[in-house]
Amino acid sequence: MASSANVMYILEHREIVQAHIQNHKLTWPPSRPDDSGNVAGDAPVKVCIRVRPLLPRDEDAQSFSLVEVQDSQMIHVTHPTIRWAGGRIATKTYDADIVFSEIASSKDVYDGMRLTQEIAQLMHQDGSELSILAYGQTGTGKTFTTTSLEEQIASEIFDLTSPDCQLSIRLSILEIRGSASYDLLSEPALQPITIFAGSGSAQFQGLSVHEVSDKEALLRLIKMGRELRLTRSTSKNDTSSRSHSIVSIKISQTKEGASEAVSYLNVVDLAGSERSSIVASHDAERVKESIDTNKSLAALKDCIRARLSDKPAFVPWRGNKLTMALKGAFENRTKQTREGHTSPSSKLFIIACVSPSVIDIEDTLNTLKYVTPFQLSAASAVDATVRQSDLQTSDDPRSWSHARSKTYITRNMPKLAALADRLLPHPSSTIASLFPLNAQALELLTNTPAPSETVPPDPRVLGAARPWISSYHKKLQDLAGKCAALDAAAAGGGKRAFGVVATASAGVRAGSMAGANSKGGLLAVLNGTDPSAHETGRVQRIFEDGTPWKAIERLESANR
Ligand SMILES: Nc1ncnc2c1ncn2[C@@H]1O[C@H](COP(=O)(O)OP(=O)(O)OP(=O)(O)O)[C@@H](O)[C@H]1O
Repeated sequence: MASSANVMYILEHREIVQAHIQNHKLTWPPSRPDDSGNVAGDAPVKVCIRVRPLLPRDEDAQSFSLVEVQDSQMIHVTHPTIRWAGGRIATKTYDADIVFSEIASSKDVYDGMRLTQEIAQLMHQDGSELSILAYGQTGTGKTFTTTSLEEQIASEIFDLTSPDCQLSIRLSILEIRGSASYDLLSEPALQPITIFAGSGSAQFQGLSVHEVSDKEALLRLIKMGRELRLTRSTSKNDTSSRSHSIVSIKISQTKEGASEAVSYLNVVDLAGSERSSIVASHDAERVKESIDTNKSLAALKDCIRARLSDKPAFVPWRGNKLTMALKGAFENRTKQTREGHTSPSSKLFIIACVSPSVIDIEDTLNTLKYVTPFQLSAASAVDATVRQSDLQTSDDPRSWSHARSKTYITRNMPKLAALADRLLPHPSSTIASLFPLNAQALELLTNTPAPSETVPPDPRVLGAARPWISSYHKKLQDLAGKCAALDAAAAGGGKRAFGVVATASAGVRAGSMAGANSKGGLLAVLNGTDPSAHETGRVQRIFEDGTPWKAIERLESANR
């Protein structure tokens, strides 16, 4: 459980925060049509987010929810930030292939991921592998989720084979705890396993494999492995699972007169990720385990990234036991389907389990930061499709998507159109990050009262932020110097153009520009290589005497 000055601050300002959340809802972009069918597409990695409900322990701590699920692919997370003006509340929006809210049942999750179809397809493709990984902070529902998925898989896998096929199911369950690995189905229990990298594949010395002939036997063994893992955690006085558990099912299907199709299905309950500040409070054994766990999660991230590469990429699976055990999940080969089109030989679902509670907010943001870069499909989908509603300009620009911001710049800011790609290089960059839009700007634009977002500075928060603020000061000074030099160069050449001052080359994060704006009227985007694309002094003057958004409008009309 995270407990920091930021969290205390949010808890103490509950009414303001909840009012912010309600106001933020008014600025949500239009929901997309229910696109959950896309989750069955052929992207090799799919990102799902599951929000667990608030638990009695959250209520006991007077905590409340900071997470709003807008639709099946969008989630908004409100969190505290530090700004020049003191403590501030902000909301981040994340896209995912599929988002499950706190009221989604286990069946909703199974159906939403279209696992029946995925498994049926898997069984027919020789050499293919499907892996489902639950990732997240401790206590967010990873075991809750994987348990129900395993049970649903066990209940239907025997029914998914064609009547003219002979089916063989073999099961093994491996536990990786720190640097050690154990067999959760061995007799006697918990035999240590040696995992090592052979030539081109991982070897599991000592891991028992169990052939099962019906769903009851499969369910019984899965339950046995889970209970053993749980008992071990409880006997060590843990409230959380400190290990990765990997349930592996090898499926062989033989059709009379045809060759055998062998495929693999893994359900992985990853150990809870822990922040280093929390790890430090454990005993030595636990610290070592947590370090190993965090290393394995970092190695997993590297392998998934490599899997996402368009070109054949080196996958560093040998680096860690977890990635060795999941080697097949990172294979980048394609298979010909029976219908004649190609499909990836391995698919991976990562389910980010998150808590909506204020006290877990830092971990929730960390979890989303870990998984969302894997979600290439949605980012490109948002980029590629500019919806009709994106062309309207009447609602809150702070909520505009990357695509909409880019369209707006291209269509309405002729002098900046050619720079649109450079100004907004990343799916997370939007017009709001370029031009910080504060509450008054919103009020002017939408004619609605400004939500009160800024709360008084809290000395505890500001104290913690002091080193960050000084380094930010320094960066702004460098930036201002650079802008002045560019301005002088452009004036000397007699060439003055519409321009704004930027952050990318100075390394200041675009999101921090709200501070730049309130500090000196120094705003915007530096096109570091093109001295004609700026007019710093003029921009500065305009910004000093108006809100950012009004200033942008004036700049636009001045430059038409
Ligand atoms: N979607 C949900 N609906 C209802 N209760 C849930 C849900 N998700 C989690 N819980 C409850 O939250 C608690 C923690 O869940 P769980 O043990 O699955 O977390 P975990 O992420 O596996 O934690 P750890 O990493 O510590 O093992 C449990 O009491 C569980 O019943």
